[in-house]
Amino acid sequence: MQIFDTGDVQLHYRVDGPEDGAPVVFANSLGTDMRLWDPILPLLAPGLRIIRFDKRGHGLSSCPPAPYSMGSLITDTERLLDHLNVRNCVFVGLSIGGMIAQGLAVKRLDMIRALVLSNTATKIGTRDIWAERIAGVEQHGIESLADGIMQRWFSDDFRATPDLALWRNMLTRQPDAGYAGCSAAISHSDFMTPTSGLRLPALGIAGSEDGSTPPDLVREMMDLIPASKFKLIRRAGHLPCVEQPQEYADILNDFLASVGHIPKQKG
Ligand SMILES: O=C(O)CC1=CCC(=O)O1
Repeated sequence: MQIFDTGDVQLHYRVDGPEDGAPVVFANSLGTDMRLWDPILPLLAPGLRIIRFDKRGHGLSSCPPAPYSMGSLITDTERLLDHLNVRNCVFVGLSIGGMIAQGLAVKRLDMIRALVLSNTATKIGTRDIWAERIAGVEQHGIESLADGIMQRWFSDDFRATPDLALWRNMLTRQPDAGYAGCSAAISHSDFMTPTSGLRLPALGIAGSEDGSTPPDLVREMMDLIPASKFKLIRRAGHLPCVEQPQEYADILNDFLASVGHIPKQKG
């Protein structure tokens, strides 16, 4: 566990793996912290330099008052990766993390060799949806939104398991201001035009039961990037790295091999 002061916020981050390993950066979703990636990390190819962080207002990072702009979330990430001398990484972003990924790739292509855009879109939701969520969290707290969020995050089958409590607790322990702040950033973001200019290897991942960024929305975004790939994970909602970790990791390992980040997989 380490902390980096960007000048605006203190970001909690963690680096695993050898310092000279091929860098893979993970950016997680609204209402989750970096532990989102715990289920898949042991299943990834060995030797990678894995970088994770809690965006502002989440996890152990500091929590400035809401609202936040998408630009500030992108700049936070850029400063952290500059601090860690990251170049040519594969950047894996899920949901709002995927929006940060799109923005960072437009701004700093030198940092990013390839993109994985998981359960995300060029635009997520509408201004009205986000205004309602921000009002809900500001007036009644994140707990008041939690049941609806669990329905979008997870399939019916997963919601019937005891593990649901872990992820619900993760959500409800995020600061209200952090949730509202990032919701405002999403509300004002539309990456349609910048993302259509991206030219780099890219993979889209969708969950068949995703109530927030359904597969067609993810596919639509990937169609903007020539020669991109798309994978659909069945029996999973918005967080397929939690529900189907082996399949998610297999897809990532194949993609890492296809861009030369790890040796080609056998078989
Ligand atoms: O709808 C949700 O709660 C899921 C979500 C939307 C943006 C994000 O990062 O997560």
